[in-house]
Amino acid sequence: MLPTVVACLATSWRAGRATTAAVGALALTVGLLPSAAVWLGTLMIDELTTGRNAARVVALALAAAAAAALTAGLGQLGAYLAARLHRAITLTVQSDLYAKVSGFGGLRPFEDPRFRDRLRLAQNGAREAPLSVTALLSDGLRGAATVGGFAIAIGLLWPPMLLLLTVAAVPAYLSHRSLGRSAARTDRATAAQLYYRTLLTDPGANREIRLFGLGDLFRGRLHRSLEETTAAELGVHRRRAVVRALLGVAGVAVSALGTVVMALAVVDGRQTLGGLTMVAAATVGVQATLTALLGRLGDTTRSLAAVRHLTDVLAAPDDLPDGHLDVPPLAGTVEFEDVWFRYDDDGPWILRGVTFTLHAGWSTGLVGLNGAGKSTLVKLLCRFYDPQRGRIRWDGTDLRALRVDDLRRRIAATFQDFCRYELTAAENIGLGDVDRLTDRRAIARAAVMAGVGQAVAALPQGYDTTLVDGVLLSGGQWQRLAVARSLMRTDPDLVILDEPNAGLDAEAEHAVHTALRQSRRGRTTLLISHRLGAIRDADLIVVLAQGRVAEQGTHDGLMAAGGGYARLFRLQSASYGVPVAT
Ligand SMILES: Nc1ncnc2c1ncn2[C@@H]1O[C@H](COP(=O)(O)OP(=O)(O)OP(=O)(O)O)[C@@H](O)[C@H]1O
Repeated sequence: MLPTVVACLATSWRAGRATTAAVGALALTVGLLPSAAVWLGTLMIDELTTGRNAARVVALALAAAAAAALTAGLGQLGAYLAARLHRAITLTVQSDLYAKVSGFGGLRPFEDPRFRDRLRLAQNGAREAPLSVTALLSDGLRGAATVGGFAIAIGLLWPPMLLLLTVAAVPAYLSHRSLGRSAARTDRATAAQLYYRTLLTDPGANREIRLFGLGDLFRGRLHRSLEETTAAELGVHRRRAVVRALLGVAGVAVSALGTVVMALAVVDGRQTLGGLTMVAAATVGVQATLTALLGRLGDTTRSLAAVRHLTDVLAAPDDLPDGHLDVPPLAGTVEFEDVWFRYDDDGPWILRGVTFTLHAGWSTGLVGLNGAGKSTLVKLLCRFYDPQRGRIRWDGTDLRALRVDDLRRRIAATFQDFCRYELTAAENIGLGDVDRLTDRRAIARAAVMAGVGQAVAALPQGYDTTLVDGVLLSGGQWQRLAVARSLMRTDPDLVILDEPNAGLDAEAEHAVHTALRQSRRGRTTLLISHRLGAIRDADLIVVLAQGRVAEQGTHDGLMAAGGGYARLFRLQSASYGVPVAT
């Protein structure tokens, strides 16, 4: 827990040095004022019972009142500054978290279920962090100063009382700490709840939720998970109530013992009445403050545990070490050399020694059955992952040695599972080249090339219409929007199209193909498609089967060879009723 506390305080310091220092200083001052007020009250009682100097009594009463007034005033100032700090920390941790998340070079963290859970919990932690910091800095310091002030007063008058209070506080601390830890053990369930909440409100998911009638199932899982955590939380509350009741009784016994001993000392003349009042008030003050602090310890332990997920994510090493070389324009080849890849160290090999070459200026078609590893190969080409064995060379240089951002700037890609951004139609296209995000002419040109210009213009607010998945645009129109996005890059070295035709009708396919042919003229293209007719014109066709290159050549060469490609092509042509011409 200590490293998390240190991390919280360091974050607070980064979020606002002056505010952090002011909140801490005010907490200490406000924390010491109650003991000062009680001390002044003690002096006043002693003055009333011994000296009876009216001027001194009035001065002490006024000083005690001033201490109380200062407590109220500074307390409010402290609360305001703590609220300011809270907001500053919120901004800092949110920007830290999302800077880290977008700083991951590859996709591995986002596709690993354990890391995804951790990320959800870290998002929770980012919300809890400001509370943890203010609890530590403001309430924790103030409470510690109050206890310290009263402890000094008690120590001066009757030291054994300190021992009694400490003995009573240790079991209280230990039991509250263990209660806080058991409350923090519901992390896994919390991550599941966050997932089901998102799922139940996601437009894409809701189509299937309705169609397959999954609402009750998911709501049931969410409800059961909530019931589980609620039961665990109630258990903690129950045990906390019992512990608090027992501690309350122990506290009363300690304070009664102190009062009796001090009263006897007053009777013997070894103590003043003021001293008795001081010890009684200080004992109550220490106990009340400790009870309040310990009561919050459970919540603080819990929110610190949430913050720990945040600090873990922030400390996670980069999944993909960046290269240091600039990426030159592609002049020769991109070579796959005996590339082996699997997503998990224990999982099956997806690519098993893939070797082939993409030639600059050529269009290469990549075909293969479902699960053959085509999209995986594209992910390696964009360097979302690194192969475990073998290498991919860009004009002879291993991709690992190249600056990853530079490499990706040279690639324009439309992915099979492209993103439907809940942004305007213009932004959905313009995101393909952020430098021209607001360049309406370029956006309109890309939209027209992808054959979606008319559909976008017909939207209620045209290019300014905010799109939602499943609303306003059809699946094929979304797909053309994704193609338009990749066409925003005016001069990419490598164009990758991972099944851009899947959702397109025949007319649209023709329009998109024409546009793509224009845009990819003279450029290096990697086209993945299950419609073999779409890639028959490619300069080279590579057939992937079970993670290996099974065949490669031109359409005519592969048809003449009579292998798997020829068989598949004949099968497709027969089902479309198209005569096979080789
Ligand atoms: N993130 C991932 N984690 C683990 N396994 C994955 C991941 N992505 C893909 N796979 C597995 O890798 C294999 C190849 O998938 P890939 O998407 O590359 O195939 P594909 O040839 O593009 O298939 P399709 O034609 O269906 O698009 C599949 O068995 C798939 O289950």
